[in-house]
Amino acid sequence: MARRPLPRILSNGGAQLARSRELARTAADSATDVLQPLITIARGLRRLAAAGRRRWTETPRDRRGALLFLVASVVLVVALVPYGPLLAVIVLMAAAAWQGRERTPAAPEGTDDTRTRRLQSLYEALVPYFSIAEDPDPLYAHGGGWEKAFPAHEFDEDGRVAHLVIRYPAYFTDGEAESRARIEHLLTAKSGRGREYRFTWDEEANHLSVDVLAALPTDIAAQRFVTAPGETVLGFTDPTRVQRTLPLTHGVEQRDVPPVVWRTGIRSTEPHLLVLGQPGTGTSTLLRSVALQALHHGDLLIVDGGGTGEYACLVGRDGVLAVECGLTGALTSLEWAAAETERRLIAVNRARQQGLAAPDDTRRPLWVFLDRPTAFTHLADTGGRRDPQTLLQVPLRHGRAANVTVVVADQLDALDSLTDAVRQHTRARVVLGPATADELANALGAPPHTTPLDQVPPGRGYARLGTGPVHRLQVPATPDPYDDATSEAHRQAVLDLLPPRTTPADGEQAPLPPEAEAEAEAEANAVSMEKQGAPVRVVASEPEATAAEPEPDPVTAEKATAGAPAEPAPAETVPADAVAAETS
Ligand SMILES: Nc1ncnc2c1ncn2[C@@H]1O[C@H](COP(=O)(O)OP(=O)(O)OP(=O)(O)O)[C@@H](O)[C@H]1O
Repeated sequence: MARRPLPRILSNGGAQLARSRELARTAADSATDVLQPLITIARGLRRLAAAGRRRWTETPRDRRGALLFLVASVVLVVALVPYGPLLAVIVLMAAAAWQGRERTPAAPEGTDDTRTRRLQSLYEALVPYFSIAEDPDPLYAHGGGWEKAFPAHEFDEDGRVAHLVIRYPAYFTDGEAESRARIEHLLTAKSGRGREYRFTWDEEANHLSVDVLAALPTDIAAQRFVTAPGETVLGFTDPTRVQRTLPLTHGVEQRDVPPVVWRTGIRSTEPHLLVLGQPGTGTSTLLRSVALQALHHGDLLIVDGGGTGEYACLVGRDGVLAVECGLTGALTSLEWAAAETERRLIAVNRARQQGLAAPDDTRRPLWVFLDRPTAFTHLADTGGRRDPQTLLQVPLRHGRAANVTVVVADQLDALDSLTDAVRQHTRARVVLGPATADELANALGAPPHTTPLDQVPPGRGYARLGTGPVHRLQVPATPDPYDDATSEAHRQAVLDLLPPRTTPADGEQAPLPPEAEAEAEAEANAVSMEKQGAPVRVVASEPEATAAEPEPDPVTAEKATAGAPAEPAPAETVPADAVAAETS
């Protein structure tokens, strides 16, 4: 059977079709190019009209008459001036062209749908909280539109809410902490967990702004901060709440970062600091960071109840009076600190009564660092000895006038085991690591304005100075340089900040070569403490239990005044009488 030829359109029609399609596309492109200004102006007019409508709905009813009158007056003036209508049309077209310009590349349609669905779901979730049955014109109603309730919104690249402004009815109890907390909790859950949100309640305008906060930088290493004497950098925070920035070096790069600066000394309103946190969240690191800054202008006394040797790098350094890990050493040095505070106070008062300036030997700041004091509390209790915390009463109460600053760090759940004096006088507070909103409010005295996270890097937390705002905080990386896990750059940064070693007070030890020095430091358990011409030496020689290890550990306190032979201290009593006598 003869084959019939295919219709022409099917045999060579493919090429023709493709050509026609190409022609049509080119024509459409050209038309779009020619009509582009018109399209832009039309889009701008639409946007202007939408903005006008929004403005009208946002204007309270009682002010709408005035607004209408204003608009009518403008129209009348424009109509009456020569060329007014023509000029008005030109201005309107120019404004529409400006408004209608392409601002961002059009997002794929699917993404828009997802965003709309997210906003609608947020809106629906808020309905039970922001509506009451008696409201005749509810802003929030099931099946209602979110457009009126959310006047502004932005999304991040992942399509999650990055910024949202929420309008709420005036009858919502935004003055009550529980009502706010409920809304904040809901929005955190619905907008995506694992991010930190800041909630700003504008009670006057009945607006709530939700902002996702960027993570704080975790790569800032310990360094010499540009601060005045009496200022200590606790860490770094968001730029929104702090006016000042600090220039920092980060490798070869320089950058300005907003710090949380704590002021100590006579004019300070928060003269003592309490740091709390779960184990491993960086409380000792913060104390080390503060100690390295304090060493520039003052003398340090460190009592470490953790007993993990985290302050070994400071042993024997210029300005470090003692680093104690044992109970006896802690009691001895804290007795001395109390007596020294009294001595300074008496000297300052005497000078004032005589109309003189404070004596020089009361001016150099003295810092007392106490890491995990509650570990000693338990130990002292079982051994029938005094709790070292009780010796902080005088430095805490009178430290400000005597230039004595106390820094205490402990675990978050040990807050109730701290003495009243510690809790009352440490008005500068830091909480590091994960903590619930209640724990934060309890420790800081006020809840943060951001949502706490479950997972945070070490050194991340919140700080509050007195009755000031709660700041997010990231402590600069100040690791123990003897820790093997420390990166070389961070180790070197800390080593560079350490002051030189002091020659031992009694001259018994020959200076070590640099390579042997690091080894000796790690093993050092003897510290010399020389003050006011009466050297006090704390030497390891007699068995004693440390807080961290209840096992007996060889440590005893022995004191030697200049020119007098050293007397071994009785184990049960604290031999501070020599120093105390000096104060009288
Ligand atoms: N600000 C920080 N930046 C970087 N790393 C940090 C920071 N703070 C702490 N770290 C790291 O976290 C770990 C624990 O720190 P640190 O010993 O200071 O915690 P801690 O709260 O004192 O814990 P513990 O009470 O168990 O000793 C260390 O490896 C330390 O280097």
